[in-house]
Amino acid sequence: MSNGHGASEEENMRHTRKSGSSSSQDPFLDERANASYIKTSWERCKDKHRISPQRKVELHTLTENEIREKREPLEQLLFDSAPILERVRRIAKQSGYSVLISDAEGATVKTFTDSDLALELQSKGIRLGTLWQEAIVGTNGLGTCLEENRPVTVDASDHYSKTLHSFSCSAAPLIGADGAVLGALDMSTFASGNRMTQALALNFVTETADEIEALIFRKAYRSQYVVSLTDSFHATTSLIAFNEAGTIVAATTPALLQLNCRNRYDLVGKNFKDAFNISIDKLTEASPLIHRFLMNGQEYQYQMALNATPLQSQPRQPSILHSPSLPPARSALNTSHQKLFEAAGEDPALLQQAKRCTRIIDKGLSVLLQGETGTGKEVWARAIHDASDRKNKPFVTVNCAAIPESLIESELFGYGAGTFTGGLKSGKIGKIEASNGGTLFLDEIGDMPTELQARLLRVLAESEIVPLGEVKPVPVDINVICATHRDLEHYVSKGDFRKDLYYRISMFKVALPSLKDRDDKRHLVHKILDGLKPGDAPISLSPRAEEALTNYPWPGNIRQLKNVLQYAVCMSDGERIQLDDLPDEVFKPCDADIVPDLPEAHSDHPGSSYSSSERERLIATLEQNRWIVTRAAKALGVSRSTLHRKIKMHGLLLEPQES
Ligand SMILES: Nc1ncnc2c1ncn2[C@@H]1O[C@H](COP(=O)(O)OP(=O)(O)OP(=O)(O)O)[C@@H](O)[C@H]1O
Repeated sequence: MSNGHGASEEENMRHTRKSGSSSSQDPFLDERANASYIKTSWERCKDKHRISPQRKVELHTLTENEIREKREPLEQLLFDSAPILERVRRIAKQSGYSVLISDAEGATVKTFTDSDLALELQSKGIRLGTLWQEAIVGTNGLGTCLEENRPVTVDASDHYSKTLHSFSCSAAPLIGADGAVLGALDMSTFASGNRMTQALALNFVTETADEIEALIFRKAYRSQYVVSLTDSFHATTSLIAFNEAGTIVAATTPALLQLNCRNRYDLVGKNFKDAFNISIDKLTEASPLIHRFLMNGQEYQYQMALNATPLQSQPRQPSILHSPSLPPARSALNTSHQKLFEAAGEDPALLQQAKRCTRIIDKGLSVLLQGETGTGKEVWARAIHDASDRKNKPFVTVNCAAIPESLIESELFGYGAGTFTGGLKSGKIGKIEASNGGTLFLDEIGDMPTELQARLLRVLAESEIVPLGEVKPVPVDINVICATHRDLEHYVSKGDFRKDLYYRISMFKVALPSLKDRDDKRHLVHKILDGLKPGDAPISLSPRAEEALTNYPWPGNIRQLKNVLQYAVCMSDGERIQLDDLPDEVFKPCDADIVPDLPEAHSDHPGSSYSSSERERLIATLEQNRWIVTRAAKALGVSRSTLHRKIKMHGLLLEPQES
């Protein structure tokens, strides 16, 4: 699996988080033993990034929009791990640290700067929006952690550039349920000369990152069997998931390290019984149990505990079960198609579309996903990618509506060194090149400026790009999936979208229905609700609340349903959601709702009375949410790009935001 930095899975796993079985259990000694990464990083800075240690580092800070854009993929992780992060925040405050969370490319997307030193650290660059890529600033906590894909401490003169010698930073990668690096967690302070303190910070960020990984893992695999391996040192972050057929589908980093696996596939894909020499029945009968087993010639003894029966989705409706037009049962399907069928839920028409979709995967046909905002277009795009031969290569999203028109070109094509004043000195790789070998998901393709449509068409036809300011073409091998909420054929007939590009991107079309038109609303409600309470007993719904949820028209579709359920879980007593735990728009559905996708005629005429009531609602919601678009979009049940579009349409100016 790629970590987005070109390191292979094997290389990644070799960089152990802790020192595995050879660990001294002494954070200070372990940290020193691993410090060879500083040497490797310095060599990279000199030979690969060609940075001089004497050069004064210029920290690049992202704009508000760029920060929002980069934080989006981490929103779910931040939401799920909020209680853990709150603890980190408290400890950092007491001990004089700033906490930074970056995306996988080293952009700081979230900070906790409550300690006494925080303001001073902030003024020196330890703040929201700073880019910590090693290629830009040299050896540093976040950048080197991501480059090496392991926890690191970079203290004082460990930093490559003298400009950063006053800092001491410890960072650990944040790993998703499928093993992909999602970002990194860092604790930084002023260097004090006390390496022991920093070794403790390293231990703390590592254990926290493990805890977050385990939380995400349990949630992602809650419908599978999950076994935890426990010994006196490792609590419950060492997890292994396997499916009903007994095939191991995933494992957390601590589990892989504990078992000295060189890479994920030393375990994933194997049969659980064969790998651990224990039958699932035995484990089910006596869980937990102390089990001794041999793996790769080494003997281990761990306490193994199996989760309670995996959470099953709601039983199927008998009428659906017996429908002769349905595709075969999911268990009989290729497991790589599982996510696609999960996205289709239990809606017969969608299941048919999913089945047709499986036939075109890896056949070189472009896919166009059409549907209103929040209907799951990105979920489908990811599911198609995951079902393809490209699944271990990057999946890169570009939201053509969320990027200012003037930046789309450089975002897509990248630019060479020194092309722009204010651009990165080393140049920037574009999203097309970043998705090489994998999938490029062009969301809101209908918003792509016409001049760029011609360039995109050329890329698709010639499979090469020329970054801005460069002359040499770069070959690319990408699968493009496009999505839109617009009627693109209508746009083509009006001359607003190129006909040739339309045919090139829409060889296979998937129409995603609005939530109100889906036949499996009840199933979706329960499925999403189950996903909101990882590890805990599932929360139930009172019949009246369930009825209100299934009868509501859901203008913001599945996204709105998910937000409403998140709200209701918080409002409930933790066991059962009652009718009055639902937000007003569902509880009292007569309230005027924002309509996420206005008919085109209205969008072009913001002065109509319909639009003016929408404008008022927009302003009120934005005000309530301190003009933080992500929060306002959540409250309205629309995507950020839809909200940005509407803000633009109604001529509302955005004020600066804080994280
Ligand atoms: N089948 C599904 N089951 C559970 N959750 C889903 C499903 N489909 C979508 N979601 C959730 O709904 C939300 C919106 O999904 P997604 O971003 O894919 O929609 P979209 O159509 O791409 O929206 P937009 O056009 O606004 O970008 C996400 O939080 C996603 O996880």
